[in-house]
Amino acid sequence: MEEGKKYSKELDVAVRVVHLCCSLCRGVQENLLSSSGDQVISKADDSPVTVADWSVQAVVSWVLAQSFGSDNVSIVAEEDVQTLSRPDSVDLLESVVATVNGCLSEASRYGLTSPDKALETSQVLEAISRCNSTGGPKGRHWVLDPVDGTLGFVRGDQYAVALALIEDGNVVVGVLGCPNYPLNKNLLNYHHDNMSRLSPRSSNAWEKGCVLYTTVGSGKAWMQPLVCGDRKLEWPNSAKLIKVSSIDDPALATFCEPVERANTSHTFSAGVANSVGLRKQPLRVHSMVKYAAIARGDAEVFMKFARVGYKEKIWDHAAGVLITQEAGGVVTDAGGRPLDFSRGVYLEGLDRGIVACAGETLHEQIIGAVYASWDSSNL
Ligand SMILES: Nc1ncnc2c1ncn2[C@@H]1O[C@H](COP(=O)(O)OS(=O)(=O)O)[C@@H](OP(=O)(O)O)[C@H]1O
Ligand SMILES: [Mg+2]
Ligand SMILES: [Mg+2]
Ligand SMILES: [Mg+2]
Repeated sequence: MEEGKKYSKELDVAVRVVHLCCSLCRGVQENLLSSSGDQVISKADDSPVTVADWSVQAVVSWVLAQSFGSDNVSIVAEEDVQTLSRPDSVDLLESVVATVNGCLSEASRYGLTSPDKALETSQVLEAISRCNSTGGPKGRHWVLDPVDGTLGFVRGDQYAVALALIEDGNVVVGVLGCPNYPLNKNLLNYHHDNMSRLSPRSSNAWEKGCVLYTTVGSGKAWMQPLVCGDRKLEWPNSAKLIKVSSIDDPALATFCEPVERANTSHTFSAGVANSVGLRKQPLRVHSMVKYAAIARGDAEVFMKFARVGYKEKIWDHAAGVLITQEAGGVVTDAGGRPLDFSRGVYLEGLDRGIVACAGETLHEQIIGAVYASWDSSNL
């Protein structure tokens, strides 16, 4: 069977549920930005989590179980129910349940089925905690980052909903929802606050949001505008092919990296950039939107070098990597080897960092520069 056809049902459901969840996130983000309440919760590692992270996880889990049967679905995802189940989290849990039910009641607009009646709290908790698979080298595992770049999300900035399917250790389907990706790529590095100063909400500058998707071996990646308001998802009619940039001259290339110093070494990346002749200011963007920028041809290089001891998780990369590769890009670790999605929750064996490029030429130069400058760095 042709690869693309092989995963057609999985892709269909994944694209629909990501659209649905992008709409959920938009609602929660608007609410978050317009209220001053303490709606951002800190996890044990001090990273933020919100009603949107848990709600998206519940919705995706519920829809996948409905579509493929709960016994057949293995999901590896970021969130668990520990915080939500605490006695002092009653209000939080209530808002998750309300958000999930509000979202699922809209499912038919996306060609999905709503539950017969609103889900009970216990069903929502069950849907979230069912996503506790640890993946591995055999069989099919869905991989979900319900909100990637939660920090960007709470800042009113870039974030992504990322869903992928791994089969026998390889990523075979990738779907990336980017609700704040601006139509005008020059606005990618504008923070929300600047954006509202820049133009009135009604102008074109505010047009934003897309869902990117692909299947392995197709050699094609697609983009759809986000469905919002009362519109219905017309799929696949409204999709456009995307392709990486053809720029291979570092002097003309743009590189992107995480916003926070805690997540990558800006200094090391700046050294690499300088030694290959990248001249432009780095584009610092939250979330897997960085992969989207490479896949859409809006930037040419993405580098991330986390601190020693940090282990990258598969849900932070799976969807973005496949979409970038099928759009014509190259993604490896800093040693030039492919990322290994077959070894559980973490990208085990990752050599130092991640390098994603629009093409081979840039990629070889970056890998060479990492090799040359690593020993003199303090990483
Ligand atoms: N210490 C450390 N080092 C490296 N990476 C880390 C670290 N801690 C967390 N994470 C993961 O980074 C994800 C967010 O990545 P971003 O590229 O969006 O970072 S940034 O906000 O732009 O700085 C973030 O994903 P989300 O939790 O989904 O937002 C984390 O999985
Ligand atoms: Mg993430
Ligand atoms: Mg996340
Ligand atoms: Mg997180």
